Amino acid sequence: MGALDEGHFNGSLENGVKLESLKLDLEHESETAVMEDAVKVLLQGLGEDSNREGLKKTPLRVAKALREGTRGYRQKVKDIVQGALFPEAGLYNGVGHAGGAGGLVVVRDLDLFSYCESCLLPFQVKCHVGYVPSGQRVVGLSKLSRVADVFAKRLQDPQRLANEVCLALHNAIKPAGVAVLLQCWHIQFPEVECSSAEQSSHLTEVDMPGWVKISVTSGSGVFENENGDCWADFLSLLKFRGVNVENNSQPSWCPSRSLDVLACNGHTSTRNSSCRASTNMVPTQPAMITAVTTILQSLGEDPLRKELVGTPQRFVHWMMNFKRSNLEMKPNGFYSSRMGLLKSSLQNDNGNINSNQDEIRSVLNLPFWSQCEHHLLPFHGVVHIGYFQPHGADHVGRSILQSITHFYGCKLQVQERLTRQIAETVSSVLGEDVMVVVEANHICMISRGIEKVGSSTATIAVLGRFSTDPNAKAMFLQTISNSTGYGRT
Ligand SMILES: Nc1nc2c(ncn2[C@@H]2O[C@H](COP(=O)(O)OP(=O)(O)OP(=O)(O)O)[C@@H](O)[C@H]2O)c(=O)[nH]1
Ligand SMILES: [Zn+2]
Repeated sequence: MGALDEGHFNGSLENGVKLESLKLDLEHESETAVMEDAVKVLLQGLGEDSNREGLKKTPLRVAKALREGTRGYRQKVKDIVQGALFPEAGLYNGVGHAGGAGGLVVVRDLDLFSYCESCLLPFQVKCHVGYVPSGQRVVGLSKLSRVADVFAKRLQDPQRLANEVCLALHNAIKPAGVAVLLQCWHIQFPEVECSSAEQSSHLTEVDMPGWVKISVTSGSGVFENENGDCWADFLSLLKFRGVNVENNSQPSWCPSRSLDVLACNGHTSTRNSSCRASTNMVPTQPAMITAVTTILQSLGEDPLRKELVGTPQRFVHWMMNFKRSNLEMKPNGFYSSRMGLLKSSLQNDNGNINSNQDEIRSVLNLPFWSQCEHHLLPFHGVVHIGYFQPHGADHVGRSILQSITHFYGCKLQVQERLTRQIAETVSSVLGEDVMVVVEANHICMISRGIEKVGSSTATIAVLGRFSTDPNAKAMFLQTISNSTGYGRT
């Protein structure tokens, strides 16, 4: 935490504004400035120019996003719950879970986002909270979510998050018991084998990072015994709304932790990462690691806390996936020689690329991950590529188009630029008639800011005949909706 000098004040200004809040603002500003400098070091480590358009405000945005994402350290549960405990007569005959209290209350499907303490990436949480009122009073329903958010907005591990929410609610409401079930989704690391935790890949491609999903639970009072009938009631009220209640918690769920094992064994990652120039663990930059350590301190955390000791290395490891590189530098396992393959596969017998009998080809659902340059937060989704295939020529290999997609995904990006770059590169070898559609979820729009869980963004780039022939464009868009099942006419 940035320290203020001795001169900070306890008095009050003539206009009654407590200087205390001035002190906090000054502290906030100094912490933000320190984090901004640290982010600049990270950008330089990626070979980026932090003064270029698009990155100029990134250090400040990232600092604000991290402070916002860990606001829970600065919030108090009692401020949230006090004043929201309402008297409510329980069951008249004094029977039921807690003798005379009301029955079980469950609030389901609370969408939260937390920061993984092992790798500093946001992870998604569906939180379900139950409690049995006692003492003839109930708590305001929204407070269950607000209290859960206090602990989510910290650097967390799912099991500790569940335990802290459960304990905080128990202490604040003093019910007969509290039950918490969290379903958590963590971004998979490109070069990590699928961990034993349940894989729920939101993407179709096997060799692309999906999501690691785990479920954890915590119970207090009448919910302490997870075989008891109170817990059974809680799970029933979740199951009949389709909540998957199996508990598959893992001792270390963060995929980046398996990289520690790989690094310790000194061998390369078992998965040829498509987002990395080589399959070796990219040597992490000491200055970048120090910068992340500084960020942890500015957030009020202790980098020496055992769960955080490897976090700076893991975060830098993730960031190195998005190191600046050019196509000619043979990065990301993509070799320009493959471009030659692409060209030859398209030549028909008289050697030209386009002839008027050609037909529209679609390569759909190429998964990608990228990093928004405005917030240094991931965005991910799928790319659809349409092109005109000369009559009699071979199909273009999906893997080549996947390599191009990976290459441009593994950059600090905005989605419009990603779409254009893929279109331009593909058209440079497939001929100018190319159309690209990118569909993506932006973590910066679901985990912070507008916090719109479920929102997604689609962008289109059309070149050549796709821009002049509306039928060609419509045909390609129809193949996408046929493949997704939506918009079937
Ligand atoms: N066009 C475009 N915008 C993006 C992309 N990724 C993030 N953004 C936007 O970048 C903008 C940055 O706006 P700023 O106002 O500078 O930053 P901010 O205050 O963090 O913005 P909010 O996310 O609205 O809180 C936001 O509107 C983001 O949604 C992208 O791929 N394309
Ligand atoms: Zn993690």
